[in-house]
Amino acid sequence: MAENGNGGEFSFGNGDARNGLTKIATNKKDGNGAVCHDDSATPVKAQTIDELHSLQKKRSAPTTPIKSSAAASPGGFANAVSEEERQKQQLQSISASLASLTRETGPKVVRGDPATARKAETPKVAHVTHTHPHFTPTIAVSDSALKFTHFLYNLSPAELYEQAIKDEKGSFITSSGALATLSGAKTGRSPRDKRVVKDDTTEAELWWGKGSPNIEMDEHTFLTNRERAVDYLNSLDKVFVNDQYLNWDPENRIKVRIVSARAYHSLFMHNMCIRPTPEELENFGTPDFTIYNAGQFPCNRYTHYMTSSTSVDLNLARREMVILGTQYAGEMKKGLFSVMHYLMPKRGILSLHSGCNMGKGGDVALFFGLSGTGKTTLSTDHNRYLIGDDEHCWSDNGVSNIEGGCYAKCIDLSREKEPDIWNAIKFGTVLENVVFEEHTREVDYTDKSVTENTRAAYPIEYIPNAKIPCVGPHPKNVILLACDAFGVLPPVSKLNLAQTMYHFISGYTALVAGTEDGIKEPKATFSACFGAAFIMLHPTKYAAMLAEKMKKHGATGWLVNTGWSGGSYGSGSRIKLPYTRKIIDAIHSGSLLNAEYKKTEVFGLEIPTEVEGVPSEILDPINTWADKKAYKETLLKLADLFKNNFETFTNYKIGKDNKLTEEMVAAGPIF
Ligand SMILES: Nc1ncnc2c1ncn2[C@@H]1O[C@H](COP(=O)(O)OP(=O)(O)O)[C@@H](O)[C@H]1O
Ligand SMILES: C=C(OP(=O)(O)O)C(=O)O
Ligand SMILES: [Ca+2]
Ligand SMILES: [Mn+2]
Repeated sequence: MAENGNGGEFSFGNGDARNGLTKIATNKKDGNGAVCHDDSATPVKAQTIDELHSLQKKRSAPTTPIKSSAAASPGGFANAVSEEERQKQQLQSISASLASLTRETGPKVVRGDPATARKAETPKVAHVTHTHPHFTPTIAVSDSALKFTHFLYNLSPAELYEQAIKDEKGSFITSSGALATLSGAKTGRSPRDKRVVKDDTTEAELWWGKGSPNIEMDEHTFLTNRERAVDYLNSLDKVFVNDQYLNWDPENRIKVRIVSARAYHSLFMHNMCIRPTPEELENFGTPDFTIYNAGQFPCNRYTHYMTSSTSVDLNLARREMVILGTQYAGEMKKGLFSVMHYLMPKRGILSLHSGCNMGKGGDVALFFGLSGTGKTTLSTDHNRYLIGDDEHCWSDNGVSNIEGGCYAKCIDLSREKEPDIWNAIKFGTVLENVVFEEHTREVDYTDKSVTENTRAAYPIEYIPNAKIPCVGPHPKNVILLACDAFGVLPPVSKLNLAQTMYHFISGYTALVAGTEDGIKEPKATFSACFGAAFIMLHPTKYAAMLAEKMKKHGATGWLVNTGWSGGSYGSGSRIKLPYTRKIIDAIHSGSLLNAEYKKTEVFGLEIPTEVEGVPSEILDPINTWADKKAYKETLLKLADLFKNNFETFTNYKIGKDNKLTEEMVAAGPIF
């Protein structure tokens, strides 16, 4: 024990402090300047603590000048409205979103946080009465009509952090400044719980039946779930409302509103959708599409069509989506993606489940692939401009990102291999379901305790070479990514158009654990258009559009295996990311287009004999397998899976005649 000469006790150095505090010398106001300099500031102009606090926050002025009358504006803004009128319209719009369809009156909606509402002020209240043709309200008054629901409108990331940390268990700030959150019991999407309203229009237009992601529900059941979600949201003290955009193509921009119960969901969508400027927000008006996210609340299993307590319901006629019983935030972004897969093809625009980037010379590449195949990882490339990581449109003007952010898998994330994603995990980023050290809040990206499907959602501008606005010219390369757990597909093959279509419609991968509920091990999957969970029309509709666009703009198709080499999952190992990056580099540079090729057995794929920076022996998978017989058997097994899967598509014709269909069937494995 250290001795300090005072019997082991601590003291203030001189004895007289033992019985009291040391004296602090204050300078007398009327003194003769005993201090050498004066660093005192003028005292705060506040009489009370509340006044002091009110000094801390300033309100920024409206970004566009308020025009009280059309005459007052020399520019002739005939429909300019006053700030007060705008606020009123906005309140009414949100009130209409939250109104019950059955009761004559719903709760009063009020802007702002109930916890900080100034009591003296009478809140501006909107109280919408709503009557729906299907229902005649029997009770005119209900307790819910007497209640206030506060809404927090397009809060900033800082405000959302505070809300999450205050109210949502499992919200923490990590050492790099990200907001760590928990998505609850569900840590992946629930495709079996997705329902789409079947009415006369959608019955005729959408893809139904075997292989389709669209499981039907009727309008009445949708309204039952909608009412359940709205009632739940209105039962809360406060809800979050986000008004944002989808699609960077200004001609095809969609206005979306997301009503949710959690700050986590609001921040996620803030990051993932396109963020309006303050000016755009002031003139937002009525949304084109609304999501009601009541994910903490289950659906009622006595409701028709419900097979679990989770339900994700899409009603295209009402332009609404309802989420019950899952808090996985990915449902919202992918739900809106489904909507785009319906709306865009109607306008002759192809919606794509792909990443997209552009070289310094303007060459654009698309990266198709199912979850976990590398769209986000490979489109985020330090040498190229990032247009987007997951959802795009290809129109006559070129490509555009649908989203305003990226959603990266973080399992085993490393600073060395993926520096841009690593650095994007900072203040503002939502980190889902990761594990961190209790004291330092240092994230352990290898930890799968909560789930394999750990995720980071960040605004696209967090990637240093993001291309803003996120649009580009027509693609030059179309890269199909497959994570082949069987380890028999070559690391890279050049495809002709028929092969590109064959593999696009097949949409093969080994689904990597976790993103879809209930999958724990990689397993071979076929998902049409590399995203069957999100398409709304028959796969051949999208395939025909892709073929037409690729032909017209002279794009080359490639199949890249980002999965196993040297054996199947369990005995081989995943192709090293640096090798895949070298292969992608050679595609971008054009050097692979002119390489020497040979054709593989069974799948008939053209494979290069050399790629710069990649050991040549791995380019033909047979070389990497010690057991050649096992290789051949596995190859035939996979070919058989492809063949069985494709049978349902052989009867559909692509485009005007049967030519491409015939070529396409012939482009599959032959054995
Ligand atoms: N050879 C490889 N190519 C691409 N990704 C790889 C490779 N090897 C490992 N990975 C990992 O696989 C995951 C791919 O996920 P991600 O890019 O988010 O897929 P997607 O965006 O298609 O869902 C990342 O965690 C990445 O680090
Ligand atoms: C968010 C998802 O997309 P991805 O894994 O393709 O990034 C998902 O499929 O749930
Ligand atoms: Ca995806
Ligand atoms: Mn992704």
